[in-house]
Amino acid sequence: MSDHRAGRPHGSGRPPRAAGGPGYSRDARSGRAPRGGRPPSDPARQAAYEAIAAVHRDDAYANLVLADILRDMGLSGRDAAFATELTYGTLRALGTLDLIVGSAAGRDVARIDPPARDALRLGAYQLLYTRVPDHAAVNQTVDLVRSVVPGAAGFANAVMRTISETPLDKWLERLAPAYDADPVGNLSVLHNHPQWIVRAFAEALGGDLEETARLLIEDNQAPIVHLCARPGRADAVELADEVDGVPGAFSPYAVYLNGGSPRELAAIAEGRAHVQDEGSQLVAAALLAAPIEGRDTRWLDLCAGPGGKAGLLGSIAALRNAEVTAVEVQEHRARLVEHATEGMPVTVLPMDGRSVGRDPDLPEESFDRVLVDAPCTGLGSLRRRPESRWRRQPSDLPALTKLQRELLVAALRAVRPGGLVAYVTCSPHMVETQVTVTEGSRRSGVEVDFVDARPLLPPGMPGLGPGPTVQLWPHRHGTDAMFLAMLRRTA
Ligand SMILES: C[S@@+](CC[C@H](N)C(=O)[O-])C[C@H]1O[C@@H](n2cnc3c(N)ncnc32)[C@H](O)[C@@H]1O
Repeated sequence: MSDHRAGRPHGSGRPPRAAGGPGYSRDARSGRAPRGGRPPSDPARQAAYEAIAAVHRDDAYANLVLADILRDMGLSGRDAAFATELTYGTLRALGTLDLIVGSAAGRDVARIDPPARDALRLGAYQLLYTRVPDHAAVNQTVDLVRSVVPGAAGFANAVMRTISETPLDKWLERLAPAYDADPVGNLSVLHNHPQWIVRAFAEALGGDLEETARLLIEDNQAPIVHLCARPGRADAVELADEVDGVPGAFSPYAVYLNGGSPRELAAIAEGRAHVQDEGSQLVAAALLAAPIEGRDTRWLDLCAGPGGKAGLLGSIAALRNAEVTAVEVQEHRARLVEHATEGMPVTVLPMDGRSVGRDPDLPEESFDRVLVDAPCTGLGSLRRRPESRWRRQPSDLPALTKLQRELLVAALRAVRPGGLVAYVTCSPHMVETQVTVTEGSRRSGVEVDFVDARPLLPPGMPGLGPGPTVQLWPHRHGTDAMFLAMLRRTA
């Protein structure tokens, strides 16, 4: 079974299936059959409830746990789509839903029994953010609560009825601080992002709160799936025809899918393409677009798992007679890189990227181009991970930025004089981007120059800012918020 839990590589963490019964015959808290007599809500809602409960109870990743639940319950088509919308929508809107549920319950949500709390969040989402009729949202939620916390059915009924008496805009008016008095607090409630993230985005956008609001709105949309047509194996225009998609706006390798599951595509099964955000394609290709003097055959990907960028670098390496060394510290992710780069001139090293100079496979001053796609908060890809905005905390930053600096220092040691390092994050947080690059290069003791990254992206790309670094944005470019700094080692 696949791994659903954040930071825990093995085991699903979900309660075991009750023998012989359908998916909704379980108690979501204990794994036992429901204590109430009536069958709980319909399968799509039950699947959504179980996914939401697993995310909060077990630190599960919503996309992984939901896929397993849908498969276990045999849900597909409209039921699966509804369950997905309910799960992702509820998890995304969690902070605002909690304010509303708490207000309607007359107590902080922290004081509501967790299974009932998750059911009420799901119910409130249906009432306020979907076209589900009120009576259906109320009845189904009460049934669901009765099945997991039988004594709380009356309470759930009262809370749901109170929520249903007021439309969303009035709830927001009542609960959000006034924009003039507290713009960050207001945007946080209106657009379902924690305040510290709103603040970080606003800072990266130069304090422009109107643009920040546009970003927050975009972050709440489900992103379309992007494919990367692997150079030498596929052509983006032909691939777009084949999969009934559209060639990307910027990356020469990108294809936008019009829906459907990428897993079923022959191009993916045959290794001609992989799923990859267009922004990720652009920053990886930028590393290879920068001119370099002398040898240009030894490339290093220092943080390679699960292998999206290594797959693109490896395809281009095959065309340019270069070789890629791909480093990944987590064994199971290193195996994913091996799979993603099959048949390419890529050597995967399951080791710590900070061992440059201490391991014979990673000698100093030996690579021509180095990519550091650093582990980060992932604040630039919140569209894809609905739960992550509420799970991430500012206290995650110190450990991550320390690791980012150390990996950047390792990259600067690994690159030869005249060679290039691309420092990349899928976060626009200034502490992970500008501060890490400035501090990391200063502490490395290696002499470097910033290379203007803007000309390394396709001509005509709008909104790239004043340089030399580049910050991509969902609301400007339709990509994840990828950051790119290009550094050339001078001595
Ligand atoms: C942002 S992800 C890289 C994504 C990847 N480049 C891609 O395009 O698929 C960062 C990766 O760095 C790995 N990592 C974390 N610490 C590391 C270290 N000290 N050395 C090497 N890899 C590390 C993480 O396990 C994670 O797989």
